[in-house]
Formats: sequence, C-alpha cells, structure tokens
Amino acid sequence: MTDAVHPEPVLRVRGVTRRFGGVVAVRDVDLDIAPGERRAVLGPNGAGKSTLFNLIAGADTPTSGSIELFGAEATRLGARQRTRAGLSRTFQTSRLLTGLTVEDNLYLAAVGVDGGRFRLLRSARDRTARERARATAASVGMTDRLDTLAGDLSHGEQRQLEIGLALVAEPRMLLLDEPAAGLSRSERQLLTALLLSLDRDVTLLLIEHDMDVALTVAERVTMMHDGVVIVEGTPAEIRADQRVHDLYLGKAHV
Ligand SMILES: Nc1ncnc2c1ncn2[C@@H]1O[C@H](COP(=O)(O)OP(=O)(O)OP(=O)(O)O)[C@@H](O)[C@H]1O
Repeated sequence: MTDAVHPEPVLRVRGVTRRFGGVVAVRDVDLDIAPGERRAVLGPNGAGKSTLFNLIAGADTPTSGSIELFGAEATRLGARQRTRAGLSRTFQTSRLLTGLTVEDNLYLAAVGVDGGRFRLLRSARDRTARERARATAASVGMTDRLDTLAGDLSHGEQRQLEIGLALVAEPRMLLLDEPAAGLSRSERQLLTALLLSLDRDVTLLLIEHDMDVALTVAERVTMMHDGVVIVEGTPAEIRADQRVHDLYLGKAHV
C-alpha cells in the first residue's frame, strides 16, 4: 500500500540468488529502496556487491528471485529497458571521451537521450541537448570546466563528469559503482559533497568499499558477506554493529 510513511519502493529485490556454477555469489537477497533514499551496499571483497549491482542494473539475470523497478516487474529486463524506465548507472572503468571537452561529453550523452525519445528537428535537438549538457554540468559543479578536455581533468573531476553523464538522462534512480575507488582523500571529500548535493528527485544506490563515503552519504546501509545480507541499518547502527567490526571495519582500519 502506498502512503506518506511507507511509500512504494522504487526498487524491490525479493529472494534474489545468483549462482555461477558451484559458487553462490548472491543468496536470497531482499532489498527495498524508498523514493529519494540514499543507500549504500558495503562488504568485503567477494561479498557479492558487484554481482548484486549487475542484477539490479540489468547487466545480469538472477538464477532465482525477482526484481521490481518503479513498481513494475523487471527481473528479465535488459539494461537498456531499465535505462528507459529511469535507471542510470556509473561504471568502474571510465567511459569518458578524453579528447573532447566536458561540455561535448555531456552534449553527446544528451543527444543520445533525446535522439531516442523525441523526434525533433536537428537544430532544436542540438539546442535542447546543449542546454541539458550545461544544466547537468552545473548540477555536478563543473560549470567552470565546460571547455576543459576530459583528459585534462583531475581524477576526481573525471569522476564528477562520469556522474554527470549518468545524470544527463534525468534518471529517477542512480546506481553508483564504487564511486570513490582510486580517489585521494580530498577527492573523496569532494565526491561526498557532490553526492550529498544531488537533487532528492534522484534515488541513490551506491556500492562502495570506502566506509567514510558510504556512511556519510547513505541514510541506510546494507552490509553483505558471502553473498548474503548480514545487517541493514543507519550509519550509526552499522558503526556500532559487532559483526561489521569483525568482518570489515576491523580489517579496514588495522
Ligand atoms: N562471472 C563469475 N563467474 C564465477 N564466479 C563469479 C563471477 N562473478 C562473481 N563471482 C564470484 O562470486 C562471488 C562474489 O563476487 P562479487 O564480485 O559480486 O563480490 P564483490 O563484493 O563485488 O567483491 P569485490 O569488491 O572484490 O568486487 C566471488 O566469490 C566471486 O569470485
């Protein structure tokens, strides 16, 4: 039932399992993400985070269980169909066109979106795409970098731009695949500030190794180990949980 206290989740994962031969990468996972929520999925290496991410993004299909997106059955939908429904994702490996400017990277992404959705005159489509590129640059704090080649950006700025590319389509939900990976401490702080500044119209689900980024950005954290969810709670609850300490915090902060 939909009401103000318990709105219909934008993502509902039920009993999802993914086997690879004899390996059970994800086992019987349930996950509900509310509209506008900021959620992180954490866990040590091999916990099943990437596998779960791929199942949600539509890059892979569960062995059993179901996935609903925006209230509709999506278990067997491909990635493109999920994108059309309003899901967007980032990638661990950069997809930037390094020889083009920030604006042109965003512009091409915007043309891709509009090209599929509207039948506009080319000039009108170009204008709309330019406007959208600049608006997206502003939303990720890159207005002063519009004319900079993507290849000349710092590592942190490239990550900002990748988030921008994922936001061009104005998704309802953004999946972030380890956004802090490989960033310096100061770059991670800037990334955290950017994620916190994003419009609440976009629901955020991030898979993240970095505890500081995850526990600062997320309101709820889902902790995985050996393919199962072992605990879910607020950042304070996660910090206080003995199992998290034993499995993750202890190791990460030795
Ligand atoms: N394509 C595959 N074929 C076989 N086994 C796989 C495959 N993908 C993942 N696995 C196995 O599933 C388990 C979970 O892997 P997964 O990559 O989802 O974990 P993770 O939490 O993302 O770890 P990491 O942080 O190291 O990427 C691991 O034991 C892994 O070896």
